[in-house]
Amino acid sequence: MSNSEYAIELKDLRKSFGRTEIIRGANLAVRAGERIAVIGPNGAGKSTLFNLISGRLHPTSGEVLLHGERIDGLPPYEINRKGLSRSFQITNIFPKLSVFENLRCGVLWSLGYRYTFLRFLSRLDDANERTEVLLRQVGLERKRDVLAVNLTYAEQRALEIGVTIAGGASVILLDEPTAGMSKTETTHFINLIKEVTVGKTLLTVEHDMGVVFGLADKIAVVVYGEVIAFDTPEAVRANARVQEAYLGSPVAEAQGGH
Ligand SMILES: Nc1ncnc2c1ncn2[C@@H]1O[C@H](COP(=O)(O)OP(=O)(O)OP(=O)(O)O)[C@@H](O)[C@H]1O
Repeated sequence: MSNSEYAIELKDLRKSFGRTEIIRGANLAVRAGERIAVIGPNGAGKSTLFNLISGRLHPTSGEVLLHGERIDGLPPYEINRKGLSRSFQITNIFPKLSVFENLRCGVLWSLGYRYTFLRFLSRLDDANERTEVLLRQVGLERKRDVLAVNLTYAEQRALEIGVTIAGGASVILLDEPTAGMSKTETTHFINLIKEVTVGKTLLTVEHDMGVVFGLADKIAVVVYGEVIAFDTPEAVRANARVQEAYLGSPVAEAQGGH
């Protein structure tokens, strides 16, 4: 890892599908430890940006840097090993494994690549301890031996966050972490995310403005494949370009609210 002050940097990032340019020169510099929400109208390119950062897609041109090191062009598992973890929603949970086993898999995956097999074996106790800590962090101690498939939706999302942070990544990407949750569950979940990402860099794609303003230190507004604003929630609300892009939309409505 370099000593760059930025956890994530996007430099003139571009991505075309066929002849259509979807990401059109996106620039962003996220400092280590910041919590960022990426917002923007439907089809603006938010998911594509996340796919470019996590290695699922490779850019047509431009650069993605993780702690100052270029990662564009690398496959997702290598980017993961360099300390960036992305939630893939329910799909990264094994339904027929218990909560404890799911979390332990996440922990073992990170140990597996850092240690030789013999050292790995000697680390199994560490893995169990780390898994116990994770169980408490995501509030699932009482569900420890329940199969993931039998959890409630909100509990599955909590487990998903646990698996995402299990490897100790310093940069966490979450795609609409509270989608489908009730208001009470959402409030609880925002607090959970805040707690488990203390000291980490967090990027979320989010549509729910309550979540955005509850969670983010800064907001990146993506419109038409570009980051048109990147600032504190207050400054973004007051930004004329953002208001124009969002006229009559949740950002405008959220001005009086959250
Ligand atoms: N693999 C692909 N091939 C072709 N077009 C794609 C592909 N992935 C995304 N697109 C197009 O890129 C544009 C941006 O999509 P993207 O999913 O990144 O937007 P978004 O901001 O995440 O939207 P939403 O808020 O609706 O999820 C859309 O027009 C979409 O149809």
